[in-house]
Amino acid sequence: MEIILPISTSSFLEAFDSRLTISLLALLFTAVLGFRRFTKNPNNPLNLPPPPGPRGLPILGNLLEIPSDRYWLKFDEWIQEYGPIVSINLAGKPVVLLGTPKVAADLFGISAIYSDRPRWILAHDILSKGMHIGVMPYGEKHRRFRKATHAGLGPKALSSYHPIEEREARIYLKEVSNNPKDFRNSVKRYTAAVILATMYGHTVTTFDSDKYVKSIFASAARFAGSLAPGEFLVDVFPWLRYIPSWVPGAGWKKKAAEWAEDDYNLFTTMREDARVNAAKQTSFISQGLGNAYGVDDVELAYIGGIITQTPDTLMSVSSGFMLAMTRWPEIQRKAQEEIDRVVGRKRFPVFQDSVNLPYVTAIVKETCRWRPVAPLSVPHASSKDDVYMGYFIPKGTTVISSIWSIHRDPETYPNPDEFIPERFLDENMNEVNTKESKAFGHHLYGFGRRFCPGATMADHAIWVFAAHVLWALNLEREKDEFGNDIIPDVRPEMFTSGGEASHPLPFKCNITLRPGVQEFLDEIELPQAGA
Ligand code: HEM
Repeated sequence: MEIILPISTSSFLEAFDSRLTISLLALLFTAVLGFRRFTKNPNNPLNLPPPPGPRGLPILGNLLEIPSDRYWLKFDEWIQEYGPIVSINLAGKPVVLLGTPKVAADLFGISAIYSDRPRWILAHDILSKGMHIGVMPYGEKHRRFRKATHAGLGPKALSSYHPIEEREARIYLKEVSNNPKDFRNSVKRYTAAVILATMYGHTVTTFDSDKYVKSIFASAARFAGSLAPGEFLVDVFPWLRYIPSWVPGAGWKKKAAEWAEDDYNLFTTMREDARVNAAKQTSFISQGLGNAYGVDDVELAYIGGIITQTPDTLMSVSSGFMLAMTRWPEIQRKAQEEIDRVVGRKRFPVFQDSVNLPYVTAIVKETCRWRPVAPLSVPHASSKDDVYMGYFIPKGTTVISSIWSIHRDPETYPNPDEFIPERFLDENMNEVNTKESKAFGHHLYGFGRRFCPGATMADHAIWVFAAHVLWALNLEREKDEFGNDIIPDVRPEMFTSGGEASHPLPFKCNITLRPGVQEFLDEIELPQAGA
């Protein structure tokens, strides 16, 4: 699913400037109430302190200290300064940051207290008509939606998706060999094609010509944007939703209604396509029609539609992998040697090879850890007052697992800026995982009862992509005018920040085919429109 960005200070302030004085009063009111929740709470008779954190201003709290770009880096600074659990105050909203695998697993993994979500009026109530599983409150409806989602993501379903992932990875190779400079759009096509084929039985043509690909990326971007409360004041002052759209400043209502309608039309049209496609290829959605998963057909359309918002995250991990392989050619060579030894040069790799390719698997894990595409995951919210490590955390607190910091915890992941697949392997090439992350080895897919239900599918799709790239392509650095390698810049600043999943900014990469690959690609037919 899309990655949630909790605040955007600059846009918050721009929007704020343009509003009426009443906004200021409401902010003051919210701030006072919110702050009281942290300090004077009758359920906190011992007057336990909140977790430590930066002091902030009287009303705005720490809001102005948060940069509009890559604010996970600021959160990380606070975690380094105050410890693994930090509290901040965003204009009266209590927010807790979790900075190590242990505290995140302790809070999110054990009880259900932290399984709720903050209230997103625009994203939840308006845009997705209360049917976005990723932002809905924890409760009966969420459980029903989650059960339905799992129906399409169990082991049997996942193994039926492997041939689709393999087919699409080979189409990616063919596309890239025809047009290496456009490798980024080809990665997008790969991820969208996997999701649309498995979820709807829809075969994607090209990135530019397919009838759905651009729409699903656009829908995902709109949804992610709607989650930044600074963009839409209604999430700060819920009563604004009752202001008629003709009132100056309430134009967002019309826009939001149009977006909601566009999503409804897109999701129901794709669902109907799945019904038709089922004659040739059954899919997760076609099998769930008629209440087969315990959700009605409109709910099913939303479950499918929300899953189609995930190619952005898959694309981001896959692009990060391409960047890392270009930056560290010696790691690329080592993985190619493993693949050539195990798979050979007479066939493409398949997912079943993964058990015999531990180094490739370790590269996928390290890609997810090194530059997490969801640096702040998706915020959780507490549904009860709680005490942890002697700190009081009131009900309704937004709790953010700072994956950026968690993936840099020096005890678990030493030298975090280095790309070291070996950290997930012992000397016999057996997998080494951490107590908290189990088989994944990292925390990109979240924690506890809101853990990403698509994690294994995503992991397999990325693995298949990586194995095909390593088997078929050489990713080389471009040369400067003097013939020297241009070493890709991989600092955190070279990754996007904003509503979308964080991925590398455009980088130079010279893609060539490895020996003997062309004849395999000659056999592959690119899908045609209407196929
Ligand atoms: C690299 C790809 C992906 C990443 C990085 C990712 C990451 C995440 C994260 C961080 C969460 C929130 C976890 C939490 O709150 O603790 C989440 C939730 C979710 N993800 Fe993914 N995801 C990916 C792919 C997928 C795929 C392929 C699917 C479906 C096939 C999927 C379906 C969902 C759903 C339905 C939720 C909402 C769960 C809930 O709130 O109960 N995701 N994902």
